[in-house]
Amino acid sequence: MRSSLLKSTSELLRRSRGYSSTANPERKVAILGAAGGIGQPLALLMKLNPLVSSLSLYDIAGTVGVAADVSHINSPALVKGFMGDDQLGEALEGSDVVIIPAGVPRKPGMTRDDLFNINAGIVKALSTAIAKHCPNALVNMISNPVNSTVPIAAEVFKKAGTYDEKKLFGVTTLDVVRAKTFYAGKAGVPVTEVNVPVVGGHAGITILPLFSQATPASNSLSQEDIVALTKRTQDGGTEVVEAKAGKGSATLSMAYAGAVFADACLKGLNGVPDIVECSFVQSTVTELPFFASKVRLGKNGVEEVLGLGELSDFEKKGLENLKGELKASIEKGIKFAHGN
Ligand SMILES: NC(=O)C1=CN([C@@H]2O[C@H](COP(=O)(O)OP(=O)(O)OC[C@H]3O[C@@H](n4cnc5c(N)ncnc54)[C@H](O)[C@@H]3O)[C@@H](O)[C@H]2O)C=CC1
Ligand SMILES: O=C([O-])CC(=O)C(=O)O
Repeated sequence: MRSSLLKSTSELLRRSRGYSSTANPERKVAILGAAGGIGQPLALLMKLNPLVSSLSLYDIAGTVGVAADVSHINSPALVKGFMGDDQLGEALEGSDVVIIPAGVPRKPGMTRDDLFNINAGIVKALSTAIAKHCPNALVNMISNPVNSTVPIAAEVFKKAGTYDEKKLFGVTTLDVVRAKTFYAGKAGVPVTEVNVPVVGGHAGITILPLFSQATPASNSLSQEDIVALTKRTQDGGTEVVEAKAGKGSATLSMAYAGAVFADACLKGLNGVPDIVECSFVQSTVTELPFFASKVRLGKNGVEEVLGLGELSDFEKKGLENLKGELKASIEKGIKFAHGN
């Protein structure tokens, strides 16, 4: 009696959080770049996600070992490893969500745009395969520079006739994760209760945290504090790159952020209401064709791109300042997709 009560209570709790062992459809998630610094912990976190029934781990090398390792965890997702061009189609076939952390990371002194020459080609090739093998999947783009790689994927999908703007996402969740952590630390509020929208793009000044909308609101922060929090959020990636001193960029916090965003996509697909995350998507929020803002997720991907809400004067200035760089990065991606 007691154990069945406990069981139904825990099922209720799972359902209220959007998980259910009975009601959820089968979902396949593919990770491209799964043997990398982000890919491996992300594979672990997705293996732990009860909404995933099939987990496909693809990379140009190393996935046999990663898949064998992760597959021993006693959670429902069936894990398979795939390696090399020949196996990419099978890795993607039937995917509901494709997460892409494939490509090179930064070293100290580099900008994300310095990764363009290598990563643009990787993203273009992987997007071409997605258009062919799983054109209906939601695509979560992690590979940098996100401000350019998302437009590249969009152009590839348009050319293939498969583009659906509701299904392509630049993953900017790590900016939100950082903004929440830094804000909670400075404002002295419980980090688990904090919410901060981060809009714009995913590089330097294009990352614009809206601390004026942070909850719980704090009266203790000065304008200098807000300026410093904004700068720390914008430079969060560089902080990690410098601390790792040549050994790459954020991997563990990024895997966490990627898992949070993919989980939100899966919940949306499964019809869980009110799933809202920030993401870099096709947008009419500003005059730029792609822009990160809050997005409501649903059964077809983006259900609604939400507006910016009220901005402080400091944020208004930040918004105007970021547009030039973001526009150039978007155009660079579009040009690359057409030129090669
Ligand atoms: N959106 C964001 O917030 C963040 C993005 N990143 C970006 O994520 C990317 C990956 O970073 P890490 O995992 O640290 O790098 P990593 O070098 O540790 O791993 C990248 C993996 O991609 C694989 N790969 C290369 N070409 C591939 C291809 N054609 N198909 C499939 N896999 C391929 C490599 O074999 C490697 O295993 C970088 O571009 C980095 O800048 C990193 C942190 C945060
Ligand atoms: O900074 C980098 O190169 C990786 C990244 O995008 C981040 O950590 O936000």
